[in-house]
Amino acid sequence: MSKRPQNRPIHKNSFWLIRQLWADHIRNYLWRLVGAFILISILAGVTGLYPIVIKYSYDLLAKGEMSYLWIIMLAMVGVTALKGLLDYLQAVYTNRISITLGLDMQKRLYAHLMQADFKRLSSESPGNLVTRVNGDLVTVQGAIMAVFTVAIRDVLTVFSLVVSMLYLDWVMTVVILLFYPLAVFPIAQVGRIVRKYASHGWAQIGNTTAVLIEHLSSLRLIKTYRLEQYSYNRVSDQLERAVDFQRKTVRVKAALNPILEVFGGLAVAGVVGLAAYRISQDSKTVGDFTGFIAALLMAAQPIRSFGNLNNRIQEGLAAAERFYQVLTEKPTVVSPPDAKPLTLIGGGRIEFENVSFSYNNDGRNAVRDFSLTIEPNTTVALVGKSGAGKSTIFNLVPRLYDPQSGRILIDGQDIQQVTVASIRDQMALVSQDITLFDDTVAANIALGRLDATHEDIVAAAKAANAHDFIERLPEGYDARLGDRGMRLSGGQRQRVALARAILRDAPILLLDEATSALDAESERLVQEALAKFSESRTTLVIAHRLSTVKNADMICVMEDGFITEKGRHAELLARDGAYAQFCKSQMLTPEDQDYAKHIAALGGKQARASEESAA
Ligand SMILES: Nc1ncnc2c1ncn2[C@@H]1O[C@H](COP(=O)(O)OP(=O)(O)OP(=O)(O)O)[C@@H](O)[C@H]1O
Repeated sequence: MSKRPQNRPIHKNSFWLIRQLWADHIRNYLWRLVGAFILISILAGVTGLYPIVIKYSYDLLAKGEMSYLWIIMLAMVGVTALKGLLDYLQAVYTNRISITLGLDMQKRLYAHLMQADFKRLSSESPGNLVTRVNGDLVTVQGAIMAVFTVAIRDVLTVFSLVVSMLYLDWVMTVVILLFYPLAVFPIAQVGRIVRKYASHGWAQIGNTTAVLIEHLSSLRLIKTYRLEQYSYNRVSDQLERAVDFQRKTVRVKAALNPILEVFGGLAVAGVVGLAAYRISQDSKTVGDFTGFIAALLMAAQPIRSFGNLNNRIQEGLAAAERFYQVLTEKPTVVSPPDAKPLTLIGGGRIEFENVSFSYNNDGRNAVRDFSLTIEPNTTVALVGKSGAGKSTIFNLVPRLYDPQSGRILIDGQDIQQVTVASIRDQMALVSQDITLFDDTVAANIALGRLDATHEDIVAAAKAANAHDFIERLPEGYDARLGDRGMRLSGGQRQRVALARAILRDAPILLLDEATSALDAESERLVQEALAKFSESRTTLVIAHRLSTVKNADMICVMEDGFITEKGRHAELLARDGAYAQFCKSQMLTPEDQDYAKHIAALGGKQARASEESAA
């Protein structure tokens, strides 16, 4: 029995997310962070010196002591140059930390996705997954960077400026400090709204990416069916929806700056009034006032970005929540603890024992009470109408899914009791929808066995009748295949896929025959290579060709997830049941159609006689 999925979406609070990010990722950079902190502290300290230098310059100038002018000018240049250098160093250093940290998170997420259940992965579109790995994590990285540059640098800068202000005029400083915290309320409110929109926004960007990938990889259909306008409408609709969230976020975010600006204006106006009074009382100099105003103006920018920091953090937290949603999902198709690897003691006998499986666990079984034994080194052909459950059987053997009831055994070992890797190592799959990567021919074949030598690859290509056409490609085995193997013909793609399976040299072959007919020569080459290859293997084939079923050791007719008939071709034809019907209606390649007509003309009994005499 398969375990129930334990994947529930998480909605974690900010504290949980920050603590988790710290423990999982940020802490690994502790010493580098300390280095960044030291740099930033020096920078903030130097910034705080600036208003003091201004104060003394004004005081000296007010007293008319021009002989010190050059010292003042030198001090100014010195402070700004030092500030510039420190600014540069901390920017490079902190960016490096946040970029590397973002990279760690991207790798971790991708590695986790690679271990996730096939069911989980296929439940989300590739576009959404791309957004999770690329978009979300770039936002988290941006938020972490903002924490460095704003939360740490700007807070320290404001702190150091406040110290200067206290030195220059502590009364005015206290007034300002009492007034400014009022700005926290709009900041917090805006932050909450931004987080909500950011979370919806990222989900929508995922959908947009999904639609873009879908349409841009279907250009052949779009062009030939002249679906350009349809495609444009679908894509622009998705883009509009994504932008809608951006618009809402921008509207809320934009309100913050004017609010903070007004607070700043009120502060400066208050300071000017108070300073005028205190200068008139002779308790403060013009230098104090000028230095104070300079400090206040210098603090305005960091304080403003401090307000926006909350928005950046909320966006980052929304993305971090999506990150941890994936990371907290546990795969259910796993090797049990202490599982041993599968040992092929019997040559690869596959047994299905009363297997039932439903994709959505909703009682609608794609496979029902399915029992079948495939003897080692024999070929069993699965036939049946579309939706009968043939591909589902293929999904169950390598444990892409686990059945809800029943067992599958290989050489007497329950596949749920041995390691998942050892089951998959014993299998090669040739599916109808051939997967080729935009890499060289050799690299695509080598996916069958990653440590294969060039000689192994060539031998596999020869066995798949692919060597000759590969040699004729301009760069031979080093020729790149283009996106999804676009540079090859259908028959060539099939032979490259077959070479990959041959290279794997696994004792069990799962073969989903192509339904589309190839040209006669390609068909012959593929069939010939397959026949040779499957001779000494346990082969389960979803058959679409009469030649395949005729040569199979057993044919298994499926309907609605059940086996309705089992036997050899001649036997089943003679029975004149579901299989005979199927042969009449379903064998659709030109060769097969003739044969089907022949069968129809003969009728079941005559067919049996003819088959028996042929046998
Ligand atoms: N990923 C899935 N999620 C939900 N239901 C599915 C999924 N894949 C297949 N099904 C359903 O399971 C049933 C069996 O499908 P399956 O793909 O095994 O049929 P098949 O015999 O291989 O058909 P075909 O010859 O058309 O490929 C069908 O009713 C199908 O709708």
